[in-house]
Amino acid sequence: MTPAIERWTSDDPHDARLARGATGLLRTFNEAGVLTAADVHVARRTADVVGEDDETVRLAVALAVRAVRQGSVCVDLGSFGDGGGGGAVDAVGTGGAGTDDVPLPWPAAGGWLDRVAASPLAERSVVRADLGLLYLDRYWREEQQVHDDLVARLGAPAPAVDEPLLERSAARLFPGDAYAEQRAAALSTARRSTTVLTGGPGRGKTTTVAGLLALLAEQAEHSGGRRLRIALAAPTGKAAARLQEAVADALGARPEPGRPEFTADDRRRLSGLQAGTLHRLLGWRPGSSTRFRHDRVGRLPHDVVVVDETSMVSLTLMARLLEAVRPDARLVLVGDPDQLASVEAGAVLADLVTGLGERDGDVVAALVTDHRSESAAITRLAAAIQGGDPEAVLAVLAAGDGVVELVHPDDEAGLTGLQDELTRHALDVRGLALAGDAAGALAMAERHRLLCAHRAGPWGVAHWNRQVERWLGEASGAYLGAAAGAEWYPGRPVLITANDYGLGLFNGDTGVVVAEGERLRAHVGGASFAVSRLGDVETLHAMTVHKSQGSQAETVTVLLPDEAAPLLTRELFYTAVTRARRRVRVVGTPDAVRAAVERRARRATGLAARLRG
Ligand SMILES: Nc1ncnc2c1ncn2[C@@H]1O[C@H](COP(=O)(O)OP(=O)(O)OP(=O)(O)O)[C@@H](O)[C@H]1O
Repeated sequence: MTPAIERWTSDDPHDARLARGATGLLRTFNEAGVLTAADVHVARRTADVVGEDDETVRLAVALAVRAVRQGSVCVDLGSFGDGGGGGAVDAVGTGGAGTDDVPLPWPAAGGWLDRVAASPLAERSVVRADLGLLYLDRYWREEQQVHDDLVARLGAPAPAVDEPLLERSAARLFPGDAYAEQRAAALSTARRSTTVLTGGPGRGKTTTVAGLLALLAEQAEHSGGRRLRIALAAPTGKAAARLQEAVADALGARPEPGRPEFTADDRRRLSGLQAGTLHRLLGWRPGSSTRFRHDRVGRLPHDVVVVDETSMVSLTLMARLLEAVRPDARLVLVGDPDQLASVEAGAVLADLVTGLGERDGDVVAALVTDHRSESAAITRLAAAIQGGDPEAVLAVLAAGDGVVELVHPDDEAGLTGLQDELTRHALDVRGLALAGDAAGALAMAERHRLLCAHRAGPWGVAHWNRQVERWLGEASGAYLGAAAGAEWYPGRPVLITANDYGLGLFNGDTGVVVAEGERLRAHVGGASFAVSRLGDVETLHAMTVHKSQGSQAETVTVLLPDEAAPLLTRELFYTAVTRARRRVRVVGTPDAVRAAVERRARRATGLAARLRG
């Protein structure tokens, strides 16, 4: 059975995705909404340069470009077509059409990749055929490099540790049975140079990292060496701030029987620990988003590099990180492999867990015990989503214990309840912002998060931002929001959408606009700015699930789109639900829930297979 292929649809003959002047198969697949103009353009240009006129080869290159655009690293040509019989096409584009099966003239799968491999495009290394997959050269090289660097790290001698001291301190920092799982993970991590530490929310990852760092800092001091140089990093500023706070909380927690005991010496050794973004750690270079100051030649000075939220790290960023970490430094990659993968191409964390896990099980330390009992229903919901059983998910949602609930989009009372809660929340943020209480407004803004799968459409971020602004405006007797000609207003929650190294702001940072006398200032990431200085910023009454990665809120409302939406996947649903600490409201039909649980966000990559060896 041929899997349906996602395509865009449009009634507009001037749609920018239509490639002017395309011919042959490229034209057919462009007009069918499988390829965009950009895919066609790259394929045509590269093929023209080397004089490749085999249409099936051109189509293969365009599909490789398309694959990267959609988050894959490569494309499996064998997955298309039906041995040449033509494949079904699933129409799901902006035109909002439903499912429509259109046969397409797919080249016969047998021999297609071989033809590409024998073409001048492969000879000139524009594309690579490897592992039965087709890559654009850059991604093949990055995947190969990530594999080589990881394998080299695994083959290097284990770092020296003082075992008796390690065991003694581990018993202090991870006491008794309650911390046995984390103790084992920390000990294993301390004894190796590379570890992937996995676990869902509340599984004690940060607690493990804090204890591990204390263990390693103590080892460094006792071996007579200098102070341990530690890098704590995350893909977004928000996630980095959360990591830093959580580690600081763990280190500073009041001693209690049965709890980790951090001594004054531990705190001294780890004093001044700061977390930052991965981009900042690697050293941003003006004019390049894929090359950094630290690389294979100018390695990072750190002895230990801990990366949190690794699921958000793309293949390119992982390649840059691995080449920058000293071969003898410890690398600890922390994350939840069940979450959505990076926005850019790759599914690195999931690949590492499968690939490295099969190669050497000890590399992956999995934390599975849930330590947040107050949100057990959220844990049950997340587990049911992971388990892939839609009826189990619906049963958890129906149990109605006040922690998780499902609101049908036709349930007027339910939607009125949602409107009331969103309005009250926005009013609370605004009240604090009007009073000049920045810390209060920021904390309040974090209490509820409205998450959407899409940016556009009736269940998208843009619509719901306008909606909440309208409700807030009505409730507060003011015209608020860009639609009402008042883009900036006290209580406007904001999301930074691009890195601004000058201002020290990062894509994904969140904040709120606060009144200071007559003026408005945006408080973001511990600093405040005149609102006129912020360029790339969006309103944050609602946000996409993708953007919410690396952050959490007390209550989360997830708006599920129509079941046909291809973005609606198990990974998206799981990520959305696990943003909540205390309460989750899912707005959607039971069919949307079923579709979300059953559809996987599959990405084509060869990394897991490469690592398996
Ligand atoms: N072994 C344990 N026994 C009891 N409580 C624990 C244990 N480990 C962690 N906790 C507590 O559980 C909560 C979650 O732990 P932690 O923050 O380390 O998890 P996490 O995996 O980093 O979670 P998240 O990714 O959601 O932030 C914290 O309040 C922590 O103090």
